[in-house]
Amino acid sequence: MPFSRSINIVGCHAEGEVGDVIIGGVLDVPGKTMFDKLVHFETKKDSLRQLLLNEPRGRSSMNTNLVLPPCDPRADAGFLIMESEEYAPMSGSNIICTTTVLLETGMIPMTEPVTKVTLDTAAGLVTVTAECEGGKCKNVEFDNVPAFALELDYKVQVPGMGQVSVDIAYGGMMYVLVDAASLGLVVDNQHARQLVEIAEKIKRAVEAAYTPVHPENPGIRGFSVLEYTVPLRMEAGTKVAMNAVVVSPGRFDRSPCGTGTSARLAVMHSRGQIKEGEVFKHRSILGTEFVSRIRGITKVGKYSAVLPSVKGRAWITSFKQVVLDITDPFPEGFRVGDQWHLAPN
Ligand SMILES: O=C(O)[C@H]1NCC[C@@H]1O
Repeated sequence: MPFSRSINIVGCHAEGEVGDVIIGGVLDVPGKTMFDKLVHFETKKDSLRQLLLNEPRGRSSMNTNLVLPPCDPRADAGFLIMESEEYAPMSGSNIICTTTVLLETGMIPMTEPVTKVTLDTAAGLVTVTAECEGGKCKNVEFDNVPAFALELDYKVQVPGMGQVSVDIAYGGMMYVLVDAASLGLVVDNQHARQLVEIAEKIKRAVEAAYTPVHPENPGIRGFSVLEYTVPLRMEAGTKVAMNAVVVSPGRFDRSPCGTGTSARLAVMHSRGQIKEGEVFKHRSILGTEFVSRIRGITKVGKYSAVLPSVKGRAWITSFKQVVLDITDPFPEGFRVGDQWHLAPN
C-alpha cells in the first residue's frame, strides 16, 4: 500500500487530557540535548506534529509525545512533547501519560509496588515515581523542574478590556496567570467558550508587551498558556483550587495541568500563600485532581524558585497505527474555525 508514513501510537489520557505516545515509526534525530532535538523537530520536521495533531487525525484538545533515546546517560528514556501550537519543554499530563505507557507496555520494566524512572525532557531531567500494582500504574508523581515567578501584578492594556493585572511564571512552560474574579469571570465548564476567547485576548496583549525568557535556557521564551486562578479554599485542612488553563490555540486543558500547577505553586510561594511540604490539590474543569507539593526551594538565575512534585493518573485508551496515504491532499492536516480558535488575520 502506498503510504509515506506509518506511525505506531499508544493512546492515553491523564485525568482527561489526551497525551498519546508514539512508540514506533519515527527515527531519532541529532542533538546533544533533548532541547536540541526539540529544535530539530520544530525547524526541520514539524510536519509530523501537524500530521498528528491537526484534523483529520487529531483535534484541538490533544497532545502527542514522542519517545526517543535519552541524551543524558542518567535517563531511562527521552521524550518530546508535541502540542497544537508548539513543542512544550515540559508538561505534567504528558509526562504522566508517557510514564504510564512506558511502564504498562513494558518498554521500561515495571517493579511493584514502586517504579522510579528518570526521563530526559527538553526542560531537563525529571524523576518520576509510579505506584504500580497488577501491571498497572495506580498513579504517577513527577519531580518537576524548578518553577518560578518572573513577575507579580504585571499591568497590561488589553484591547476592549482596559488594564489587566497578571502574574507571569514558569512551571515547565511559561504562564500568564490572571485572577478570574478580578475580571468578573466565573470559571466553570458552562462559561468555557467565553473564558477561552478572553484568555486568548489577554495572552496576545501580554505577548505583545513582554517576552519571558528562561534564565538558564534562552531558547525557552514566550507564552502559550494562560491560567485563570480562583481563590484557594480549605478542604479537610488541605489547600484546594480549581484549575482553568487555556492552551493555545484556545481550548481548556482537560486535566488539572501539571506545569500550570507548578506555576501556581511558584506564585503562591512568592505571595506567602504556601509553605514547603504543604499539599495543594488542583482540580480540572472536569473535576479530576492533581495532588502537588513543594519539595524544596532553589534559585534559577535571579529568581527564587520552588521544586514542585505533582501526582496524577493516566489510562491507556487505544493502540493505533496512523498512516499517510501518498495521495492524501492534506499531508499536514487542516484546521477549521468552528473547532480551532483561529487568530484574526
Ligand atoms: O499538564 C500540563 O502541564 C499540560 N497539559 C496540557 C498542556 C500542558 O502541557
